[in-house]
Amino acid sequence: MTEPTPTRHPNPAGIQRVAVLTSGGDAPGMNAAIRAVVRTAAFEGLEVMGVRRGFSGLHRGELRLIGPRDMANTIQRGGTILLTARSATWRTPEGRASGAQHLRDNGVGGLIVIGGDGSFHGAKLLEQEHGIPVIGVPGTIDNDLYGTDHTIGYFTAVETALDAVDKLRDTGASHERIFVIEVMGRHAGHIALDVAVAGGAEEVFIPEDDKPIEDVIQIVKDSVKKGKMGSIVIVAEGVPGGAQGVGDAIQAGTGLETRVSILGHIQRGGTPVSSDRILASRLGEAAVYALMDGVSGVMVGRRGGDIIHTPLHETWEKRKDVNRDLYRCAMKLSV
Ligand SMILES: Nc1ncnc2c1ncn2[C@@H]1O[C@H](COP(=O)(O)OP(=O)(O)O)[C@@H](O)[C@H]1O
Ligand SMILES: O=P(O)(O)OC[C@H]1O[C@](O)(COP(=O)(O)O)[C@@H](O)[C@@H]1O
Ligand SMILES: [Mg+2]
Repeated sequence: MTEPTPTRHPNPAGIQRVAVLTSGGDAPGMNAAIRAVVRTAAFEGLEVMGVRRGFSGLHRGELRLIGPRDMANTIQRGGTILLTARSATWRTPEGRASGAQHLRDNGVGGLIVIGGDGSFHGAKLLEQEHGIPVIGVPGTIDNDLYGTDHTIGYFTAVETALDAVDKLRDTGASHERIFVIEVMGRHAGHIALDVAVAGGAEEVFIPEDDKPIEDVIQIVKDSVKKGKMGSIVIVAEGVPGGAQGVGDAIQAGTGLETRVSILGHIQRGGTPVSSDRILASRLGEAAVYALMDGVSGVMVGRRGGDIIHTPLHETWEKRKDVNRDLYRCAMKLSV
C-alpha cells in the first residue's frame, strides 16, 4: 500500500509570511523544530523569517528570510542555530512595541516562539498589546510545561544525565562511596525522577517534595547495612541547598565517604535523541498549521499520540505534576 501524497493545508488566515525564534535556555531538538517550521512553510508556499537571539534580537530587528536549504544538516545538531537569549528589555512595553514594529515592517503575519514558560509570557504580551498572532512550541529540557506530555529537549537531557550517572556509579561502586548527583530542573523534578529510576538510584530529592534530610541519611545507612557497595542519590537543582547541601548532610550524618557531582549545562547540549527530533518535527509542523488556521495564543503540544492546543496562560498557571509512580518504583527497586 502506498501512502497518500501530502496535500496542501487550507490557509483561511491568509498568512504569507511567519517568523520564528528560540528563547530562554537552549534545548536539544530546537533546531529540528526550526527546520520543521521552515520546511512546512515552504511546502505550503509560505515564507519564514528567522529571528536571531530570541526576544532580544526581535526588539532590535534581527530578522532575515530563511529557506528550506538553510535547514540542511540541522536536524541532528544541538543548541539553536537562531541563537537564544534572556532579554530584560522584552519585559518592558517599549521593548515589545519595538519588536511588533519590526514584525509589521517585515510583513510577518504570525510569530512562532520556541521556548519555555517565560518565553510564552513574552509571546502572550505581544499578542495582547499588538494583536500579532503567536504560537508557542515547548522547548526546554525541564519538561515543566502544562499542556504537553513532554517538552523538546527533555528526552536528550535525561539520556545525557543517565550516561553520567552510569559513569559515576563505576567509581562509586569501586570506592564504596556515596555519590550525590545534581541534575537540572529549576522548579521541577521530572529529569530527576526519570534518571533515578533508569539509573537505579537509592534516593531522589525533588523540589516538589519537602523531605526531611534525616530520612535520606537513614536510607543511605540502611543501604550500607544491606551490603550495598555504594549509593546513588539524585538531587534536582531546585532543591534548597542543592546536591552540595544534601551531600554535606549525608557525610556528616553517616560518616561515609561522600562525593558530590553537579552535572550542570552538559545536560543542555548534544545531539538530540530520536524522541526529541520526532516531537520537534511534529510540533514545528503543527505550529505553522495553527497560524494558517487563524489560531493564536496557544501552545502546540502532544498528549498521548495527539497534537493538542493549550492556551498559553494555562501552560504556566496550571501545573504539570511529576509522576509519583516513578518515585515509588525507584524506592521499591532499590530494596
Ligand atoms: N513576564 C514576562 N514578560 C515579558 N517577557 C518575559 C516574561 N517572562 C519572560 N519573558 C521573556 O522570555 C525570556 C525567556 O524566559 P525564561 O524564563 O528565561 O526562559 P524559558 O522561556 O525557557 O522559561 C526572558 O528573558 C524574557 O525576555
Ligand atoms: O543557562 P542558565 O541561564 O544558567 O539557566 C539554567 C536553567 O535553565 C534550565 O536548564 C532550563 O530552564 P528554562 O527552560 O526555563 O530556560 C534550567 O534547568 C536551569 O535552571
Ligand atoms: Mg522556564
